[in-house]
Amino acid sequence: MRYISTRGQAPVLGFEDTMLTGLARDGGLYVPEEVPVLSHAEIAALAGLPYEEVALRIMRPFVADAFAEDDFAAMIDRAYAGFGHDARAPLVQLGPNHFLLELFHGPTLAFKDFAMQLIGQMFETSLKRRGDRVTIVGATSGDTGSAAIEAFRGLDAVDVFILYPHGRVSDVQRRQMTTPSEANVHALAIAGHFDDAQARVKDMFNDFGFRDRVGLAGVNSINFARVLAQVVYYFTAATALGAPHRPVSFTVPTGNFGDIFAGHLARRMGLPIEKLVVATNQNDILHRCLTTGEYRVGEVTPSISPSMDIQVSSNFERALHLAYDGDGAAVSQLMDELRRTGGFTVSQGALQSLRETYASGRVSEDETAAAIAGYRTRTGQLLCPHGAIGVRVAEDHLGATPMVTLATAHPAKFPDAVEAATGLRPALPPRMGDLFERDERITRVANDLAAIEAVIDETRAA
Ligand SMILES: Cc1ncc(COP(=O)(O)O)c(C=O)c1O
Ligand SMILES: N[C@@H](CCOP(=O)(O)O)C(=O)O
Repeated sequence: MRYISTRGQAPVLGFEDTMLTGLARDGGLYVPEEVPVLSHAEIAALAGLPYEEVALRIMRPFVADAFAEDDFAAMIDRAYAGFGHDARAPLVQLGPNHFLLELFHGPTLAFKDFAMQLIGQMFETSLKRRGDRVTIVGATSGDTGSAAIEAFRGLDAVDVFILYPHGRVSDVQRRQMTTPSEANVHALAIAGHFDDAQARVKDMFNDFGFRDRVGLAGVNSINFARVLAQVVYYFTAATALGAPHRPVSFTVPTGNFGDIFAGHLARRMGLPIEKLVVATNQNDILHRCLTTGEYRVGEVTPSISPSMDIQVSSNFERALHLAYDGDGAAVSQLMDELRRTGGFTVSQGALQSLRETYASGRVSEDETAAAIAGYRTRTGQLLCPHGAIGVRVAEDHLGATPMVTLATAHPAKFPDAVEAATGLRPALPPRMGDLFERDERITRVANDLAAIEAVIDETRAA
C-alpha cells in the first residue's frame, strides 16, 4: 500500500517508511492512498473472534509490504499479551442502547496502549532488520507519553524523548513517565501547554539538519501506524453489537483527533457506523469548527480532563484532506494560514462534508463532574473525566442505533477529579501499587527549539 502526504509534496512511501518517518517532509501527515473495503461477509465473520485475530485481519492489508503475515501475527500477540482483560477492549452496558468501550486495560491504563504496544513491536522488528537506530520524540498531555515510554523502555535501537507540559498532567501520568529507570527513555517537562510541546515536536521534524542527524521518528498520532491500530476496536465493538447487520454509532472524547479519525477509517473500510460524535471539553476548537466553520485557536484552558487540553488538533488535517477531496494544495494553504494567523475558515463544501461525517458536542467542567457522579450513582460505573465527557455528549445522540462511548482512560489516572465528583478515590491496579514510592527523573526545559534540541543531542546515545 502507498501512503501520501496530506499536503501532496512529500515522497510517496510504503508502510515501513511511513511508520519510521513520522511527519511527512512537507509538514503534512501520511494517509493511505486508497482504503481497502471489507465485504459484508468479511465483517460478519469478525464477530466473536479474539481481539488479536480481528487486529490481524483489519491491519494486514495496510502493512503487507512491510511484514510477513506470521511475523505480524506474532507482533500482535506480543503487543496485547500484557493487557489486563481477556477481551482487550470489553464492552459494558450503561443503559438502553448505550455501551461503554473500556480501552484502559493496557499497561498504562489508557487507549494509547493499543497502538503503542504494537508500534513498539513493529519498530523493534524494522530497526533490527535495517540495522538502524532512531530518536523518537513525542508530545504528550499525559497519556501518549506514558504509553510510549512503557512500549520503548529498554529497547536498544531507540532513544525516546517525551515533552510534557510542566504542571499540567496528573500525578499518575507524570510518574508513569518519570519513574522508569531505563537509560533510553527521557521525560522532558516543558514550560508551556500541550500545544507548545506539539509545536516544538513539529519544529524538530521541520529542522531537517537535526532530523537527519539524530534519525528522528515520531509516535504521536501524526504517525499513521498509531491511527491504524486504533481502527481495530471499532470493528470488535460494532460486530459485538450486531454490525454489519445493523449500524452502530460511536462517541469519542476528542483532542488531537486521532481516535475519532480511526473511527472514520473503519467506516470507510465498510463498517456501518451511523454517527461519529466528537466530544470535547472546554478546549472546544473542534466543536466550534464543526458548528461554525471557523477553526480558530484559542488559549488552552486547564481542565479536569487534562489529556484533552488541546487546541491545535493534529489529525484534523487528515479530516480536512478528505473533506477537500485530497487536494494537497488546499490543505497546505489552510495550514499556512493557521501558522500565520492562528486560524482559517473551512469552505462551504468541506464544511458540509465534515458535518456529514462527524457530529459534535462540548461539555463544561461542571457537567463533566456531574456526569462522573451521575453515572456512578445510576450505573455503578466509575468514569474518568474524559470518558465522562464522552457519555455526556453521547446522551444527546441516543436513539434506535446502539451507541458506543469510548472510555479512553482508567479513572485511577485522575483520582483527584474523580474523588472531587464522587467522594471515591479510585485505586491503581496492584501492579502499579508502588508508583508513588518510585524515584522520579525529570528534566526541565524551556519552550525553545534550540534548548530542546540541545538536551536531546547531549543525552541520546551516540
Ligand atoms: C484519556 C484521553 N482521552 C481522549 C483523548 C483524545 O484522543 P485524540 O487525541 O485521539 O482525539 C486523549 C488524548 O489524546 C486522552 O489521553
Ligand atoms: N492526549 C494525548 C495528546 C497527544 O495525542 P496523540 O494521540 O497525537 O499522541 C496525550 O495524552 O498525550
